[in-house]
Amino acid sequence: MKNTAGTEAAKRAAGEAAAAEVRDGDVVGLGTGSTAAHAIRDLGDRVDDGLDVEGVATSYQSRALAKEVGIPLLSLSDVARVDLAIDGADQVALGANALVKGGGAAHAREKVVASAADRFLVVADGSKLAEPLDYPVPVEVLPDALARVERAVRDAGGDPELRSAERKDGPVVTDNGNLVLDCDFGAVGEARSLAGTLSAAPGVVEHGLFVGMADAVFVGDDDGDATRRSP
Ligand SMILES: O=C[C@H](O)[C@H](O)[C@H](O)COP(=O)(O)O
Repeated sequence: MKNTAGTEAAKRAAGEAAAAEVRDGDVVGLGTGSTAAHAIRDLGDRVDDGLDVEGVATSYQSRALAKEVGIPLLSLSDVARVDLAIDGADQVALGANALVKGGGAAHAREKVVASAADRFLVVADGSKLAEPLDYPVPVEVLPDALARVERAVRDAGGDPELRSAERKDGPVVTDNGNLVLDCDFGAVGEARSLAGTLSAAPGVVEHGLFVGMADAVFVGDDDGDATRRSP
């Protein structure tokens, strides 16, 4: 379930401010979504001007965009470490350094890349800030474990809803061939604890709570300015 509230000006400001942190020789994690796309396009422009970087894509979408704008790519399966990763979020709680991600169902690979990054830079428009988090948490699920994981989510106090595809009958199938449950927990007071509970449920491939991972959050506004915030 996508959080689509922010304006393009705010997203662009955040994406480009984070992209400005990339230096010659860096290996860069390329996030997914409309905000990270601004960072990828900006990096593409700088590659045209001679910047020497390699990208690691977090989804089909970010790989396609990186190829389109000329960023050389490494395969995620070959990469254990990246210098920095730039990615969006559906909601950000700065005080708890907690994010909800996965509105585009890319959070499993995004978490692998963010965890491999020396610095994880989050890009978001101001509408994404919330204390506490209350956005439904995407949970990627092995198809055969769907009923079991739905029960685990309910036991944890959540209300799971199988994500439906648009322009296709039936559910969303992730880039990894799995299903997604959007799980409404209401206000999430203890994001770290909920993250642990979800991770421990057999059949959960990955969930969209990113706790304690962000090193900086670039928040864009409608005037086209961005502020660097420390979570
Ligand atoms: O699965 C998708 C990702 O986690 C995105 O980074 C997240 O949904 C934010 O996307 P957007 O910048 O388009 O709001």
